[in-house]
Amino acid sequence: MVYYYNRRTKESTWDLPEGIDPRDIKGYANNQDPQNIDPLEGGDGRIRASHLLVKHEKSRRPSSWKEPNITRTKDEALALIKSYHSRIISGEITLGELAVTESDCSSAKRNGDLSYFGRGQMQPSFEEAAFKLKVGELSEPVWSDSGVHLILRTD
Ligand SMILES: N=C(N)NCCC[C@H](NC(=O)[C@@H]1CCC/C1=C/[C@H](COP(=O)(O)O)NC=O)C(N)=O
Repeated sequence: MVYYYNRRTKESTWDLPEGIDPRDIKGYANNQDPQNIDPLEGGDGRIRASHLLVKHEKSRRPSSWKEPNITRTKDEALALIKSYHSRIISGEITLGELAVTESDCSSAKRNGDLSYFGRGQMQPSFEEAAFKLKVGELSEPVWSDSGVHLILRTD
């Protein structure tokens, strides 16, 4: 039997909470053994976000799946990320779609998804910006030692 605990409301139940699609519950989707199904994710101070990262020559690791040796300047990286920001807010394309081809992070292959993370996991500037976002909100350009990011909070 599977037991559901909603960390956000602190409710527990044997029945699948109203309106929850079992496929959205971690572990359920790949038919893991029931007792291994994690309770509903999130709600315990963690958030989920996707990002699009553009690195530059002074990035902590100026290399990516896209480009083994990244030489663009910080200004060029910012210009690129601003053009991406405009295209996303105009509705032309989503961050996830753009990340697949343009993000210098390995999460590009997951549409930029970083999955759930809590405080203390990401670089401080990234964490601060991400935790300020409402669900569904897109950040302005955010600098970290990795480069410059656009962040979309997804949960
Ligand atoms: N918990 C999850 N999902 N993975 C561990 C993340 C570790 C964390 N990473 C970051 O803070 C950068 C900025 C936001 C995303 C991120 C991704 C970096 C960017 O690329 P890099 O500068 O490393 O080459 N690639 C992976 O780590 C850190 N404390 O360094």
